[in-house]
Formats: sequence, structure tokens, C-alpha cells
Amino acid sequence: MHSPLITLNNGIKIAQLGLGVFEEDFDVSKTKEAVKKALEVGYRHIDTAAVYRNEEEVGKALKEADVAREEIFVTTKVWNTDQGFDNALKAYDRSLKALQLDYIDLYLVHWPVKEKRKDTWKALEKIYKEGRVRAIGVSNYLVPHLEELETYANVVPAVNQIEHTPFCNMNSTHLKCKQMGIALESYSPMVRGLKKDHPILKEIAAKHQRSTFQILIRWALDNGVITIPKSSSSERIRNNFEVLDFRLGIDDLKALSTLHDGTRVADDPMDYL
Ligand SMILES: NC(=O)C1=CN([C@@H]2O[C@H](COP(=O)(O)OP(=O)(O)OC[C@H]3O[C@@H](n4cnc5c(N)ncnc54)[C@H](O)[C@@H]3O)[C@@H](O)[C@H]2O)C=CC1
Ligand SMILES: O=CCc1c[nH]c2ccccc12
Repeated sequence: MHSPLITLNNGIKIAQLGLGVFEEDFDVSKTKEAVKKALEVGYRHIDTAAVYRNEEEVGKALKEADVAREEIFVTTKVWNTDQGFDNALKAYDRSLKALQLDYIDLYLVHWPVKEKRKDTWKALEKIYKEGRVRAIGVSNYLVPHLEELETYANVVPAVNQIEHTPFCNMNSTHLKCKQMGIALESYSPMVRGLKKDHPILKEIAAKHQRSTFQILIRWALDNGVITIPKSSSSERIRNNFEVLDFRLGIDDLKALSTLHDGTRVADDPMDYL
């Protein structure tokens, strides 16, 4: 089974459920096998970033896997210290080389670095207009960042990748993205396991005979959001993909909407105003 596809604002399609590959301890020794396993299970969307230091391992996995390049959607991101016009152009070329690819599917501004984000966006627009990347987007952009971007962007971002879970829902950003035609993508969808024993999650999981991890992934999918759960264990990579044969009910979604308590695992993008 393959993930449903979402059509981005420039017509290109992305698998709604992908694999994240960020290792918190930067031990990238498991990345290659994780990506190969994911492709074997049916994933067709891989999310990396220059700062994860594993683009080379992702590239090796893509080469070794028995799946055609054009079937796989690869995202990477320009890191904060590489922002600015010239630096971002160079960072894109470095990522291409590390990934051993001649194009990237989606290139994101990783964080909205003040004083740099406008020039960084202009660099991404240049790469896009030259036809060297299939789509460009942003990450960790909240409503104020998007309102500012509207004043200078000639290309509307295809995607905004943010932390968005029942515990830290970004509903106002989601609404703004919908208004602008930007697809929302949620990172850390399983809150890195921090909420695995939450009683309401456990109750919904028991009802559906699923894990609480699967319920959180399904929550993103049922909200129309692209999502990229991470694991480097073969069994978990498979389990996290086994969410395509059920849906949450209205009562489940209502119960999950009460869980917002502000818990986040990444930095707060409000610190980047
Ligand atoms: N744009 C950005 O600033 C950010 C992007 N990301 C992206 O999102 C991806 C996913 O987010 P993460 O922060 O990695 O968090 P996540 O919510 O996907 O959790 C990953 C962790 O949950 C645990 N886990 C995964 N599957 C499990 C299972 N079936 N059973 C038990 N435990 C399980 C493992 O400890 C794993 O390391 C990243 O790998 C990265 O690609 C993550 C953080 C920030
Ligand atoms: O994108 C993922 C998480 C993240 C946020 N800040 C840093 C810094 C260095 C590596 C990864 C990350």
C-alpha cells in the first residue's frame, strides 16, 4: 500500500506520509538502512536537512534501493547559518552533491532567520525559476512570518513544515496556510514519544486496536496534513506506516482537540520574530 498523495500549489504531488530521518544524537549510522527499509515498506517521501548531517546516507540509500528516483519525494532544508542569498545558493549545491541527486523535490528554509529570511527566499525562488528544484517552501513560519513573506515573495511557498500535534496545535497557522494555498506539514508528529501514555490517547488507541503513535500519525492525516514520523527501527518504520487502513471518528477528533497543552519538542518559532 502507498500513502495518499497531496497536490501542492504548483501541481506536483507529495506522499502525505513520509519518513523523517533526524537523529537527535547525530548518530547517522542507521540512516541508510532506515531509508532502504522505508522504501521497501512503501514510503515514497523522505525528509532530511543539511543540519541533520545525514544527506550522504540518504543519498546512498536512494542509490541502493530498488525504487526509481522519480517515484521518491526528497525534501531537504537550508540551515540557519547558511542563509542569505549567495550562501543559500551554495548550500543547495552542497545538498545536491551530498544526496548524489541532480534535483531535490522540495527545498525548505529551515527556520525564519531574521535579517536573512528574505534574501534566502529570493535564492530559493531563483533555484526554482531555473527549474533546478521541483518545489520550494518554508519551515517554522507562523502567521507573522507568512504575512511578512507575502510582502516580498514572487513564488508562494508550496509547503510550511511546522510542529503541529494535538498537544501543540497550530490551528491559526494552518488557517493562514490554507488561505495562501500552502500545504501544512507536521514534524515531530509523535511528540518524540513524550505523550505515549496519555490516557485519552490510550483510550482511542485501544478502541482502534492501534498504538498511541499510530493515533497521532492518523490525527495528522485526518486533518489533511502531510507528516513525517521518524524511526530508524525496521519494526517501527513498518508500524508507523500501518495507518492507511483506518480513520479516526468525529468523537476521536473531538477528544484529541482537548489535548492542547503547549507541549513542543522543538524551539518556539515565536523566538524568530
Ligand atoms: N523542520 C524542523 O524544524 C524539524 C523537522 N523535523 C523532521 O520531522 C521528523 C520527525 O520528527 P522527530 O522530531 O524525529 O519526532 P517524532 O515525533 O517523529 O518521534 C520520533 C521518535 O519517536 C520514537 N518512535 C518512533 N516510532 C515509534 C514507535 N512506533 N513506537 C515507539 N516509539 C517510536 C523514537 O524514539 C523516535 O526517535 C524528523 O526526523 C525531521 O525529519 C523534526 C524536528 C524539527
Ligand atoms: O529540524 C530538526 C530539529 C532541529 C532544530 N534545531 C536543530 C539544530 C541542529 C540539528 C537539528 C535541529
